[in-house]
Amino acid sequence: VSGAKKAKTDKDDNNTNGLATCRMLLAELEAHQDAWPFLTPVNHKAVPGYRKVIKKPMDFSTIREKLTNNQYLNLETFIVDVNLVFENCERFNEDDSEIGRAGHRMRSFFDKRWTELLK
Ligand SMILES: Cn1cc(C(=O)NCCN2CCCC2)ccc1=O
Repeated sequence: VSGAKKAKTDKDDNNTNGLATCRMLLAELEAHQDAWPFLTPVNHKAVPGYRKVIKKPMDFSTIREKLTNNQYLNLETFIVDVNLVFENCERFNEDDSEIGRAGHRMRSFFDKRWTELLK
């Protein structure tokens, strides 16, 4: 009957909420050669000023944890956290620095990949 909600099962293989796409994208981010600054949370004890400047820290291992704990509703909420990694990086690092450049390279890689997958 029209309007009846389709029960969500894990057989729901048309990837409706994009979680298979999140898993694929995160695996590619983690495997990227320029991912090294983003693989684990920034150690604010070792990085002066980080805790004060960056209000919402985020990194790939935290995203992995949230994905594992089913904390992402859909691809959109996942993309918000990935973009937070890159926004934090741009805020804290000079564009002309090792980490700043790595962040720009990772952001353009991610933008390219998810737009390819969503087309
Ligand atoms: C994203 N980001 C990362 C850092 C950082 O120092 N990461 C540690 C990188 N090391 C690699 C091998 C062990 C740890 C500093 C500022 C920043 O914005």
